[in-house]
Amino acid sequence: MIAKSVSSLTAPALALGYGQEPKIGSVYLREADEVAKALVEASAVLRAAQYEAQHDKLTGLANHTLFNDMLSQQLLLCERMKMHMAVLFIDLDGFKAVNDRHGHGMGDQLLRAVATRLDAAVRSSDIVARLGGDEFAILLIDTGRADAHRFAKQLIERISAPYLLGNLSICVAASIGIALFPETAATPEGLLLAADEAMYQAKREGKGRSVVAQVLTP
Ligand SMILES: Nc1nc2c(ncn2[C@@H]2O[C@H](COP(=O)(O)OP(=O)(O)OP(=O)(O)O)[C@@H](O)[C@H]2O)c(=O)[nH]1
Repeated sequence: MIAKSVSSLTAPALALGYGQEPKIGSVYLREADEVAKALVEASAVLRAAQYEAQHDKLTGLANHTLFNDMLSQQLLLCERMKMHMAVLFIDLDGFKAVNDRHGHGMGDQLLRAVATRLDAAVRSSDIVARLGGDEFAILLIDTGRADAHRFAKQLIERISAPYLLGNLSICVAASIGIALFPETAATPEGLLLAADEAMYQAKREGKGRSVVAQVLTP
């Protein structure tokens, strides 16, 4: 009975080690039951830590780390399936003025509201991330140049519509850089860098617009 109870914890303990959820049935012994409960708790702690490491605390969106992982995965898939993909680098225009005029708390609320609009604008297969500060990124799967450009244009309009926060109506705009797979670059780093540079070009050209990146790789 004791041996059976203890050995029934082996599989759940291994599952925990592999990052899976431990499934624990009846263990028949009070001491073994305590260990089982500890394993379940450890699993929850591990999952929470994993979620925190991959998500932006303020908006709940994917963070830089998760976005890079997803970008690498999707790139391999698109390569195999001969599909196109677009990376959008989005930076808000005039966000600092919102912080300066209405305070950091209101700036945070605005970032959350922008995140909600971005999330609502994409398909469930696409990925939205906050890279940091007022920078966001979107990965559009199975999307070519014309569709990415149209999407970015609509997104700028959506972002620029006034936000009703408390009793204030706040406006902010956005500049977007677009990099395309496979035309612009064929690596995750190359795509993100090209989209970032295109975003800066959009800023230089007057903000509130999108620019498609030049081809970086021969
Ligand atoms: N409220 C809030 N502000 C943040 C956060 N992270 C960064 N910031 C602020 O966001 C601002 C971003 O700076 P910029 O991108 O230069 O501001 P901007 O006015 O949008 O400038 P342009 O991009 O040139 O239009 C800085 O003032 C940061 O202090 C955050 O989590 N919350």
